[in-house]
Amino acid sequence: MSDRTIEIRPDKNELAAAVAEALEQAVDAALQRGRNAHIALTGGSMGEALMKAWVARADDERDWTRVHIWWGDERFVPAGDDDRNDKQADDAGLKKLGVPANNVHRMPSSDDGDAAAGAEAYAQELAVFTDVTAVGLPEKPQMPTFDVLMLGVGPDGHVASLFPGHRDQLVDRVTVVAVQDAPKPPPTRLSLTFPALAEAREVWLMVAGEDKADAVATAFSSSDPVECPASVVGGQVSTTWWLDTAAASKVEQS
Ligand SMILES: O=C1O[C@H](COP(=O)(O)O)[C@@H](O)[C@H](O)[C@H]1O
Repeated sequence: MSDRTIEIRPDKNELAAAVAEALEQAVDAALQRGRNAHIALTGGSMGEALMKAWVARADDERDWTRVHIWWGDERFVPAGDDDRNDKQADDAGLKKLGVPANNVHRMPSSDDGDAAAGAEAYAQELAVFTDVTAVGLPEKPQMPTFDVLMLGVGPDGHVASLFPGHRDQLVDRVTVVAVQDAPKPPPTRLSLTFPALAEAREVWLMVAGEDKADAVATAFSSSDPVECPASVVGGQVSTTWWLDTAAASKVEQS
């Protein structure tokens, strides 16, 4: 895992605007490397704020057909339910970006079967886009390497739908799990696993609000996925904690 970088902005809106600008640059850099860009979105408050800020910047300057959108987790409820992370992204303007619908890889819904089947189906979709550089390396998850994986962090330190205390989520060789009994509603969710979250060049954790300050401080002092899932995620090239001033208030700056 790469070293941690911290970026602080005064408030949530300025934070989202800064992340959106960086995201635009990261997408363009991936396309300039001659590859498709694979971007993983978060849900929750920062997911919505980021999408609004990204859409506000969007232009036709890039080939959106080479951009793929994924999610780190999803609430396992019917398609179109207001609780779904993809619905929140849609409402924030996702479709205005110009990414073709076939490149928007939504996690299955509860209309499609049970959660275990949904997790398997998303794992298969990820596998179709396996990074060719990983072929033949059985220890590497069968999935694309995300150019940017964005994660929100809950007040309890959860990322995606990997919650503290859920030892059953500590799995190898699986990229997607069905999560039952999530402490935050809805209780049933789909989530990328820790090995899948590690398949990212850049991981960006985005946190705003005073109610998250303890979680951020714990993430910086812990390295225990059961105590604080946010403490163990990071990118292969870079790990950036995007914080507003309130969320950063309990971080000891060196
Ligand atoms: O339920 C979820 O919560 C986390 C954090 O959301 P926030 O509203 O506290 O910022 C989010 O990252 C995750 O995608 C979502 O499903």
